[in-house]
Amino acid sequence: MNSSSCPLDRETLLKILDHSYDEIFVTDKNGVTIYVNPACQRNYGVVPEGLIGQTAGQMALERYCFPPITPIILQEKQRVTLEQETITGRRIVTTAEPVFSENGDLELIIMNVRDIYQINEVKHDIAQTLELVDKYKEEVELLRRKEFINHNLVARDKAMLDLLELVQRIAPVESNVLILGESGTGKGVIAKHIHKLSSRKDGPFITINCAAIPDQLLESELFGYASGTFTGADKKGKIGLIELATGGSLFLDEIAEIPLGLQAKILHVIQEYKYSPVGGRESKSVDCRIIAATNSDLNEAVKAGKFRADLYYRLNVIELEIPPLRKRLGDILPLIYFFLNKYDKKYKTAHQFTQDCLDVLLQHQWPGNIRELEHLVERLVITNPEGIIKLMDLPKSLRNDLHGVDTGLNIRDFSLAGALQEVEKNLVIDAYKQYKTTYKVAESLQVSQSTAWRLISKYVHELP
Ligand SMILES: Nc1ncnc2c1ncn2[C@@H]1O[C@H](COP(=O)(O)OP(=O)(O)OP(=O)(O)O)[C@@H](O)[C@H]1O
Repeated sequence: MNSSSCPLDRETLLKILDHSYDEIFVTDKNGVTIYVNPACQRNYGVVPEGLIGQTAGQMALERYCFPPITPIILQEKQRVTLEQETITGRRIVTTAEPVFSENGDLELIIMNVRDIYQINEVKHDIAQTLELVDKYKEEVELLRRKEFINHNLVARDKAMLDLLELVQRIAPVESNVLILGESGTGKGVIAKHIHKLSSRKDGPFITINCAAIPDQLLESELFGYASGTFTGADKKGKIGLIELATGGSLFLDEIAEIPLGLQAKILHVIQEYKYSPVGGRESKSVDCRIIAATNSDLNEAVKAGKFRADLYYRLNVIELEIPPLRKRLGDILPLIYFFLNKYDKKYKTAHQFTQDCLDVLLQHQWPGNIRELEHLVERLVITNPEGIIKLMDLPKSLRNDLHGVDTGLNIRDFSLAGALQEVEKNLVIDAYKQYKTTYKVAESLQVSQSTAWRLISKYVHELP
């Protein structure tokens, strides 16, 4: 902005200069002081009027400040910064800027003067800020170690955050934990998280999927066997997973699948902290925390005589129930992007979702929970070379989520409820046609986004 377009009048400009904390010192082309603001008093112990009209030479002689800067700039005709000492014993840093007329003649020299003490203070402040930043970094690091900042665990929904808070409280306690939840909700992830937050975090985390191992083998896998126990087996015997987990945690996944006979032995382990390898006489001590998980209803299994009640009560000293994904809608979007980033990184690709595609993913029921979501995103990343994942790229079953939900509405239904539903349907269809995304539909109808998904899946039979 040049002076002719400056909206400030002379009085305001002077006010700004006069109240500037830093000293502003202006000389003409001959080094004669034409303006200095009141800040000069701090530096030279004189009021501005005492300096106006003085030449650089006079000021140098009176050692107002030393070494003098004006002679340098008169000669160099370019910006100079110099450290000086003033008559009042202050150390200052002066930057002198020459101002030239249109035809290149020196017109003015404008000097900005700042107290070194203050600069040091600023340095100190910066140092303190940096210290704070370091401290903050440490705290974040601590949080990362202590709390839910875990690179493999995404949680934003309140239901999940509440659960993680509970996990944080129970993790350091040695008691056994039973994790419940539908398949693919992340029971294994939570078990590992508990281990990492516990005092056993530096020990091993051993997982055994009790459903995946035939009953006859399960016992020897868990407890190991003594030498010479089985023909054809390793002559030296075999270490069991319980022993491998020494100093760490043993995660018994799908615990409901353990046969009744073995349940008694596991109960013994939990009660006595002792066991004997298969075919062996010696008794070994147990030094691991047991974390168990199941997607079955153990209460029902107990009632049906398939699971020992005493083992159930021993295992569920602390019971954690992981909600299914459809009950933690706030986690869906972060998980979609978590897996998109994960697989884009793995396959060295870069993908985006269209909004309508995201809308369908957001309102899907996810019966296979996070595992289903993860597999779908990986598949979409692999099968879409273009980089844009569109609605049509989704499996038909998912796209159908938006179709054909029978509303049960009879158009000839003239009851109040029927009429209200008809109005609701028209509003939702119109809003969806206009805005296409649940977010905007929610905004236009002034309902929550989850209500918008529900209404869209209820009324929108035909995709545009
Ligand atoms: N909160 C989460 N954040 C990121 N990834 C997750 C989360 N929860 C689960 N996953 C991922 O989802 C998949 C299934 O998780 P996991 O195996 O822990 O589920 P599960 O409940 O133990 O399943 P199952 O009952 O079949 O044993 C894994 O690949 C896991 O890494």
